[in-house]
Amino acid sequence: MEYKNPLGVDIDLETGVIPGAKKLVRRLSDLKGYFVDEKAYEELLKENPVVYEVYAVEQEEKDGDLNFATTVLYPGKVGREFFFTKGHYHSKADRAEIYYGIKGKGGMLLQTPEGKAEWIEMKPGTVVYVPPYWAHRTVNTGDEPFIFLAVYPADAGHDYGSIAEKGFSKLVVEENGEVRIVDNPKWKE
Ligand SMILES: O=P(O)(O)OC[C@H]1O[C@H](O)[C@H](O)[C@@H](O)[C@@H]1O
Ligand SMILES: [Fe+2]
Repeated sequence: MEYKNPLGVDIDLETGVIPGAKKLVRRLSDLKGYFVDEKAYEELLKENPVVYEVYAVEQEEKDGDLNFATTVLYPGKVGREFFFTKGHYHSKADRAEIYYGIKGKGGMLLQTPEGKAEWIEMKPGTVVYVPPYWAHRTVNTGDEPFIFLAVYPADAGHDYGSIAEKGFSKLVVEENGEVRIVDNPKWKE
């Protein structure tokens, strides 16, 4: 039997960086079609800011193993909508996931394939359990980077298709200085 080596790494709790992890950068241009306000999107695209970065430590896609990743989600808005991650179902849809808030303020939007949505606020120390079959997207509702850790089965995979096409049934927006969860006018079942 060949055994893998155990691993301990220290997350930088200020920056979210995991030493030695694979870094992924998503700019606004990678999120075309995701925000409802297309005019505001085109306007901000001139700057094309980084929306989030992911530091991932991933294993081969085998059942039983685990991946983990931090995400640094920057503050910002497109129109009234707060910056968010793309959001996905798992390719193996019955795979669950755990998130843990490290820094900043935000939340997670979750949704079943039928479009039933839930919003869970997150701050440092919040644990979110993402059950099997739920799509999940994180949102930064604050004015500093929102940083969190995620732990997920190595064979879960990312299924972006339906969210990229239809989005979530709810939007997370700012209204009169407050965070509001509102119906997505472009949502189609
Ligand atoms: O893949 P996105 O929906 O853009 O979310 C960004 C990332 O967030 C977390 O770190 C998850 O653990 C990753 O699996 C995911 O890739
Ligand atoms: Fe996931």
